Amino acid sequence: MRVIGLISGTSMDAIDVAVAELSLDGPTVHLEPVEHAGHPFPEHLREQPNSAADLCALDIGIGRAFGEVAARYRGDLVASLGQTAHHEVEGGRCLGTLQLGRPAWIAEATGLPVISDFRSRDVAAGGHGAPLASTLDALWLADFDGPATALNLGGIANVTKVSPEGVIAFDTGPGNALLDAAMTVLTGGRRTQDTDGEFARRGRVDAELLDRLLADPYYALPAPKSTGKEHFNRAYLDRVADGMTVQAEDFLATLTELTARTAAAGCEGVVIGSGGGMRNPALVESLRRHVDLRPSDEFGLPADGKEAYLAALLGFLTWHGLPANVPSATGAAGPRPLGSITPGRFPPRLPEPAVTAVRGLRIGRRPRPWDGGPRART
Ligand SMILES: Nc1ncnc2c1ncn2[C@@H]1O[C@H](COP(=O)(O)OP(=O)(O)OP(=O)(O)O)[C@@H](O)[C@H]1O
Ligand SMILES: CC(=O)N[C@H]1[C@@H]2OC[C@@H](O2)[C@@H](O)[C@@H]1O[C@H](C)C(=O)O
Repeated sequence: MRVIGLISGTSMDAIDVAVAELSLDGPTVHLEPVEHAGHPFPEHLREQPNSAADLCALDIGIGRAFGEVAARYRGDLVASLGQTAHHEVEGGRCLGTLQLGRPAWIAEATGLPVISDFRSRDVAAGGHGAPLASTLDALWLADFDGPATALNLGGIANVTKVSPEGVIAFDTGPGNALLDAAMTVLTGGRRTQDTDGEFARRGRVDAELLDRLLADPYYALPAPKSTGKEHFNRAYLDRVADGMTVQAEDFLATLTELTARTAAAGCEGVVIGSGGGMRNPALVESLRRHVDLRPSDEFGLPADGKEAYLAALLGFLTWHGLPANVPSATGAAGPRPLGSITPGRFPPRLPEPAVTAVRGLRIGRRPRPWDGGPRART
């Protein structure tokens, strides 16, 4: 079946969409990437809500924007990870998480059934509801030769380590979140990202600032763990750098080193990178000083589209009655089907639940029966 995956990540720079052809073959899921793209995230939806009325408008506005994007593509099902409005973590536990983008508006725009709110069920089962990339990565890297780590450098960076000891996943800390925040402050809002690592490459790491940043207790917490811009934000930078005078370029070089070091500390074996941070050569160079980093494109999944393909995979699993979380990765009490289903134009007709547990993920075009060419007559 063809699934349209949607997400706007913590950077709020785009509504990412991916269309995947997905099928089950016993314990293996086949995922054929069809296309992916990023559509502009409407400016007015970046405001922080201050009241229930604001929150209501934002939820609907994002749902409407997602619906408009999804309606440009053809598929059988929409799976939306939405936009995280708030992720409440206290004492190492996730207490709740709020994903916006009302699915009814997506169903109305597309006529398709929509699966959304994937994180809540995992949180209700005691997990962090993140990183759900662990579901894709655990299946994808199950047969990898040796230990491997999938690293996503979004606003927040997260890893999934797959080795004979099992699957471990967690947010390592900031991906681009602090880099974006620093650029916005240091340029008075004229620039919102250190494009191509231009500032960082001209600067030098400030040892005192780096020490202060590395002293954050989050890095020493055991997995499973998750974080967000509730913690790593502009006010956080103000607090940490309080009383210091650091040149803009040095500030960016230091934050780039922080991001690379803390991400690398969570990695083992070959590191398969994705997310917008892979477009930042300063960050990639810093990471390569610590780990063997390869773009996920080399393994068949585009670095820009991986999270939208993840959404499509999660929707596909739920549609087939399969668990879509990895308990060792999120900390949930057990495997759970994730998400809520909103019917489309027609009454929902779900397939019979799959009976075979899924153990692997193949990326790429699934061989068709006719691929061998016309059968020779004998
Ligand atoms: N050319 C570039 N140079 C530097 N940074 C870049 C470049 N292109 C993208 N980025 C960074 O990547 C970020 C977006 O990455 P991405 O879309 O993976 O994040 P996200 O999906 O919003 O976040 P998350 O994965 O945390 O939800 C931008 O905010 C920016 O900081
Ligand atoms: C609560 C939440 O939205 N978490 C996001 C965020 O952005 C990156 C990182 O932090 C990751 O844990 C997660 O998103 C991706 C898609 C995930 O669940 O894998």
